[in-house]
Amino acid sequence: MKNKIIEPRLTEAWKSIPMGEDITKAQTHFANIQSIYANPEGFDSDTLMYTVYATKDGTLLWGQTILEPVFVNGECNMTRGHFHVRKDRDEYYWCQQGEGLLALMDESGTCWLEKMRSGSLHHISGQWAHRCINTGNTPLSIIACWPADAGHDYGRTFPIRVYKENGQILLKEHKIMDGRIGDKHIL
Ligand SMILES: O=P(O)(O)OC[C@H]1O[C@](O)(CO)[C@@H](O)[C@@H]1O
Repeated sequence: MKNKIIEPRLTEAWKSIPMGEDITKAQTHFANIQSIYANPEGFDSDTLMYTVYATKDGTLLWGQTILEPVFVNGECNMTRGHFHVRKDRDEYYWCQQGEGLLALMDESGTCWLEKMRSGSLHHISGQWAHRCINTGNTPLSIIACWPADAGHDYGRTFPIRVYKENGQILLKEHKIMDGRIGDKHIL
């Protein structure tokens, strides 16, 4: 190896998908994720929602998530969203292509949204839950880098829903009222 120059594993990382034996590929179809949507009625359970490619070795992982431009009865396609089990494990997102929103939520349940567009970089504190939402009409592709031991905690629900109606983004507050889930229009 000494004094030997080798090729990087990806030469056009800004536009290509990671491939190879040490890359995992996981596809999420609507059937796997329908419970996160306000109104899953009548939506085709075989629809591909998102694909995650990720490295699996080492202490720092690298991955790419591609969310399809899909709307579930008006609600924008989104990842399941999670906290890290280890709160001292931060993460970086870089939006490679498309447009969307990064939903962030702190421990108190306060939620806010950061705009994502081609080239935007997002630092995610290890204390914030994170979810990607595709608000565009093209695939939303996000590169992520996170510590392998961060862990995924899916135990909490985000309080904001994102819809697209007549080309306009609408936010709705998502609340449990009298034991039933209700949506209140907030923007
Ligand atoms: O598991 P979820 O919440 O659907 O999110 C998938 C996301 O998680 C990660 O695997 C790591 O945080 C991201 O690469 C990807 O966007």
